[in-house]
Amino acid sequence: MAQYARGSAVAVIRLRNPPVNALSRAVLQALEDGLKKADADPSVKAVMICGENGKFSAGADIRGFSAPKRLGGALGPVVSLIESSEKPVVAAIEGVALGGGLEVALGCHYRIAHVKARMGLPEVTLGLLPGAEGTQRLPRLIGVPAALDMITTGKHIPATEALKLGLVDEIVEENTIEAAIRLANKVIGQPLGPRRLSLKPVPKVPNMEAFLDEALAKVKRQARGCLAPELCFQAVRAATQSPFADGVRRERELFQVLLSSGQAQALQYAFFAERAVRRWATPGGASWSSAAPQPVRRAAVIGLGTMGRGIVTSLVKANIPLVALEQDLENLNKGRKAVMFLLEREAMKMEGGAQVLDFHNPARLQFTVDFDLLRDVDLVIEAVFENMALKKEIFHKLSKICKPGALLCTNTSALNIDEIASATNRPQQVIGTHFFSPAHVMRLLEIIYGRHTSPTAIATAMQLATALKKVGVVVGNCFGFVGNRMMFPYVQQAVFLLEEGSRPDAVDQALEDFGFKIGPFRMSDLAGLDVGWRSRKDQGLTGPSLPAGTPARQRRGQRYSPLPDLLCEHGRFGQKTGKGWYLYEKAGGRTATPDPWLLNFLSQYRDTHGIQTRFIDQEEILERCLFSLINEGFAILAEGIASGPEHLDVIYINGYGWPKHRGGPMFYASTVGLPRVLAKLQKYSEAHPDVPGLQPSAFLKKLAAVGNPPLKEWMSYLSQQSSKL
Ligand SMILES: CC/C=C/CC(=O)SCCNC(=O)CCNC(=O)[C@H](O)C(C)(C)COP(=O)(O)OP(=O)(O)OC[C@H]1O[C@@H](n2cnc3c(N)ncnc32)[C@H](O)[C@@H]1OP(=O)(O)O
Repeated sequence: MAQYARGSAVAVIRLRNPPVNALSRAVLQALEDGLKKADADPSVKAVMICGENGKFSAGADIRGFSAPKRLGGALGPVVSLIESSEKPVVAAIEGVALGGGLEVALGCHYRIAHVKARMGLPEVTLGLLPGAEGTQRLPRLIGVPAALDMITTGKHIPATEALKLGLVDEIVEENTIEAAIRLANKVIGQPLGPRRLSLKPVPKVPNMEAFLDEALAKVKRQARGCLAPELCFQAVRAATQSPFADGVRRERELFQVLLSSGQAQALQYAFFAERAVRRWATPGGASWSSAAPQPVRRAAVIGLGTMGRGIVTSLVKANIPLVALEQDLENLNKGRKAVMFLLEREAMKMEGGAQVLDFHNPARLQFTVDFDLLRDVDLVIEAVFENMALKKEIFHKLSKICKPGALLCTNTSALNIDEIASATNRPQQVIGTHFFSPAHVMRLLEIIYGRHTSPTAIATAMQLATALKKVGVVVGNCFGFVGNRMMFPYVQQAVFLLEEGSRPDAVDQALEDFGFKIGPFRMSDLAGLDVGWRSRKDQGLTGPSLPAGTPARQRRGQRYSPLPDLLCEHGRFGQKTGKGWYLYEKAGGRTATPDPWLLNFLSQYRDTHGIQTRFIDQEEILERCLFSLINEGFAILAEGIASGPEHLDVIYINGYGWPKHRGGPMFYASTVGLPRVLAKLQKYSEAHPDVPGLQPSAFLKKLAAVGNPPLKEWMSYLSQQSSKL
């Protein structure tokens, strides 16, 4: 838990709680005991605190937050105990010092860090604030602007930056522990008053109030409904206004508010969900624990459109040598120019810049139109546009050219992986890798296994996700997979709401107030309405292949809205054409304003189809859009397309702008209560019986009937008979 050892004059306390030395109650107790022992031993002249296995500490044990008061209460007094020690205490920071871990270090009189260590107060990302006096000590040490930045964003900073900020006294490249013991010996007998942060004044900022007002406005803008950043701000502001003890009291009050908020629970759930999805499994019995990935020494990307360019950039950033292929020289040159632009921009953001990325070296990034250069790559990512015939043609070619072990990935958002795999002689090595745009920025990688995909292929794709610093989520093969399949009923409801009387800006506003980064109509304008139009034409839902006499608002016996098709027929593709659901200042413009033309068009449309316009309130907008999406999630779980609700939530948080502080759609459903979700769906489906997306899924009904069990128990109610596993 925490090992106490006395060498010469310096006692060593080593935090020990693998894998990250989280500060559980037992660790804190042992730390306190060690400090008291050192204090009582006259031969001890100084103390050094470090962590086992090259990590200082990742902070409070998040799993212990279910017994919150006791854990929160315990850490602050231990930090005070460290600071009030009459013997100098030195923190030796290796690996990470995060959250409560950094607060322990702030209680120490000196901090020395390894050059590769990272530090931060990421509590805000868990819906909390640094509740062990960190909001009061950090501004005293590094000043209000830097402390506010760290505390309200939760970012981790490297040791080099920590040194510049004055967060650590020294950084070392070799043995941190030895250097810390040397420092401890050196400072024995020196006055400790100036080293006690609680006694220091908060450094002044010219015009502090104006600075704080501006900072608060920024925090609010970025928080979008998340409480923690603003309460973090308030705690730091208290440090600028009150003596240390009063600031600590304020910090504790605010901490309790956050701790009991549903948002903290949602964010902590999201933290563990992201880790849980790494332990993937398929209904066929393949799993992370038995499948070994194969190495990817060289890769290839086919297609340098928007997606391909982002994927190439991602691979270069991950230091994976690759070949980028286009169908002809004109497209190759266009793609190369765009990739180089992205890479230059990425390099500017990185320490070491272009030298680190090394993208001018043809041995690491080669552009070609020659398929033969793909002979010896270990992995290919095809990223051409969504057309089954084209994809099959490419995969057929790949299976003839690529070496036998090469993994063949298709970047598709909806197409059938099995059908693509059928064009090859190695369906076990074909897998879907659904990137999200922009592919070098978005964290999600949906990984889709087909009927024949091997466990090795899945493990390799998951390893690729990690190498690209993405969150890989393994799912089964169905139209739209998990993310887009859940998105269809959501978008469908949004359009139906327009038919019935709402406006694009009202629907977007309701969902953005809920916390989405962007509402469905703004999103559709951004992505381009023509993308969905093409897909609907391919599905025979609109366009020349639609049988004559098909009712305008019905397809295959179900309600259908032709509104998006009609907009496309008017050349309104969204931002790229300067008009879509909104009007933009110019083609390619980004400022959306409600368009009188569209409102008039909607009103004519309703008249034509005899639809009575009615006022639709925010509650109905939210319930119809969100509950239909959640309903599809239950159907997906029942079909075994995803192995747990966490998978759906991680996908939605990382790929679809779902507000993280609401934990993901399935977690949100659990907080609303499944009987309520069910009752609302029943109500809306009675009003709209021709909309299957509103008819409650059997699995949702079952969970509501068995008494609304907690989310972690849901999958145990899925009997073998009712699933397709
Ligand atoms: C008054 C009290 C106030 C307290 C405030 C706090 O201290 S709150 C906690 C603040 N700390 C954090 O937010 C850090 C969270 N952890 C991380 O960011 C990362 O885990 C890491 C430390 C950067 C390490 O990342 P890496 O990718 O190397 O490993 P994993 O993320 O997979 O973590 C390994 C396992 O450790 C578990 N874990 C990590 N941190 C904690 C923690 N603070 N408490 C409990 N458990 C933690 C993590 O869940 C992994 O476990 P698995 O079982 O393998 O999933």
